[in-house]
This record gives sequence, C-alpha cells and structure tokens, in this order.
Amino acid sequence: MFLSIILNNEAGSGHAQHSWRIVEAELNRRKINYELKVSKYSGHAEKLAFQSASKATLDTVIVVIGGDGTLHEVVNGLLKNRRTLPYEVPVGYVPSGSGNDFATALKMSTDPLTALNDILELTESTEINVGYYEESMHHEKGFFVNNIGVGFDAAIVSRANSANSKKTLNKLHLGSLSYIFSILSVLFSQDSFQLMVHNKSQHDIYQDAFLVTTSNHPYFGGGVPILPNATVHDPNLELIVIERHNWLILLWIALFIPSGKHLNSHWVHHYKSSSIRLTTTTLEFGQSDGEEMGSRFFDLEMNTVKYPFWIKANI
Ligand SMILES: Nc1ncnc2c1ncn2[C@@H]1O[C@H](COP(=O)(O)OP(=O)(O)OP(=O)(O)O)[C@@H](O)[C@H]1O
Repeated sequence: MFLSIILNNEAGSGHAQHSWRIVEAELNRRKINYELKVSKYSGHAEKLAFQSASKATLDTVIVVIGGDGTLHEVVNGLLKNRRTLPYEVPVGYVPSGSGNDFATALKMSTDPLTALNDILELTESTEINVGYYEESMHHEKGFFVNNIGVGFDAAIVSRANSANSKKTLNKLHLGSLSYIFSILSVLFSQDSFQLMVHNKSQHDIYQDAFLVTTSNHPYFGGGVPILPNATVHDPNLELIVIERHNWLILLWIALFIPSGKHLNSHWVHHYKSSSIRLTTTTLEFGQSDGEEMGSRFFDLEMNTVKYPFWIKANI
C-alpha cells in the first residue's frame, strides 16, 4: 500500500497538525511508504488530490488529514476529474476537524492512531454514496460528502467565517465560541424566504422557509442529528425544510432534535428521494460541507453517485 497524504494544518484549529505528528511517527515506525502534500490555501486540497490521483498506481490510497472541508475538497478533486483519471483512487480519512460530521456519520474513530490503524488493516475499499449537485443559475457542479444548506446553516457559516473575532478565537483554540455567537446572531436576524421543492411529480411551495438542508447522512453543524434516518449507504438523499414563524417555535423544534421527534412538527417538512430540486426567489446564503457558496439565487438539482473509500465504516 502507498499512502498519498493530504494534510490541512489549519483544520480543527490546528488539531490536524497534532494528528499528523502521531501518524508520521507510526508510518516511520512501521516503514510504510507514503508521500505528504500540505494544503496551503482554501481550495488547494482539491488540486493536490487531482495531482495525487494522476500519478497513482493500483495500490495508492489518498489519505485526508483534516476536517469535513478538506475531505470535501479532496472528493471534489477526484470526482470532478473522474473521467480523465487513470483509477478511482480510494479515499482514507483521519478525522481532525472541528465538526467531523462525516466521521460521526460513519462512526469512525477520531483518535488519529486508531484511524490510521483502521486504514492500514483494511484490504479492500467500500463504495459510499456522495452527493452531487448542479446549480443552474451559476452553471456550477460539485460533490458533497455531508450536506448542502440554503438559509440558516449557510448564513451561520458565512457569519462565522467573516467574524472579526474568528482569527483571535481560533488562535486561542476557542473557534467554537465564534460559531455559537454566529448561531445566535443569525437566529435573530435571518429572514424566512420563499422556496420551491420539486420532488419527482410533487411540487411544494413554502413561503417561510428558514433552514433547508439536503443531506447524505444524519449529522450537521458538528454532530446535530438533523436527519436521523439518512445514511451514506442509501442512494437517496434526505431534505429537511424548517419554516420560521417566530424564534420561540424554532427553539421548541431544536429541543426535539436529539430525540428525532422534530420531524413530526407541523413546521418541519421531510423528503427522501433519489433526486431533489430546490429553487429560491430571493438571494440566500448557501453552504456545501461547511464551505461557503455565497449569497445567490438557487436552482439546485441534487442526487448521489458512488465512490470507493478506504474507510472502516462502523455502520
Ligand atoms: N493551508 C490552509 N490555510 C487556510 N485554510 C485552509 C488551508 N487549507 C485548506 N483550508 C481551508 O480550511 C478550512 C477548514 O478546513 P476543514 O473544514 O477541513 O476543518 P474544520 O473546519 O476545522 O473541520 P470541520 O469542517 O470538520 O468542522 C476549509 O475551508 C479549507 O478550505
């Protein structure tokens, strides 16, 4: 086995650096062949993944050390170039981010040594469903391992990334504080919007959509089981639409999320389908696996594709 490692030192407010030190020592101790590529800027891991896969051999595994955002970039680098690459190089993962929703969904260990040993012990890849989207307004296509959100969760991502305090809090390893401030400020300031959901022959219009998330598995926002029955092994995607009438109702719905009973609420709408299309009539924030899509009109069509992962999925 040859490991092509893609490391994002910034992930998990520096936690990935700590993971790498442990992984490096173990690889050297066991005399495993590897190369290291370090992501130097946002979007770089996508290019690095393409480079690694372009010169891969049949025994290559690309190992991501980072968070959901780094995994997202690597998967995009491989899947967007699927037709030109010589092999479908499997993706291994040492979860080292802040949220680690993909790892939570697959019940993967977040201990770097255990995650590495799981990779080294495996003898074959597992095919997992990954989300695919086409956004017609901007002629944009891409893949997601976790979810695509329009509205509330995307506004939080945008607010957290632009908060002046973020860099200072990250340096103090208090990045999650800037996230909490962002949730509270978006909860009170974000307006509801008009949304159309097209699901096969069904067309629904919501006048007061607030949280609109299409997911490949249960978790978003760092372990919140928003769609408890979704799974990466099912080619169907799940969509949740939460309407906003007042913030007290939103808090009431949030209280039921841990038990999964929020799905029974009058203001919560749930879809499960192999293909989902969403359109908005106002400018809204979007996010894909926690990466900003910007504020824009959306005409978003989503489905899933399969890709081999070198991951010991415990589900
Ligand atoms: N060298 C780099 N310097 C700064 N940012 C980078 C670098 N390489 C990648 N990035 C960006 O870092 C961001 C954070 O990475 P990632 O999402 O993996 O970690 P995280 O946010 O801590 O984890 P999670 O998404 O699981 O909460 C991503 O938006 C990615 O695009």
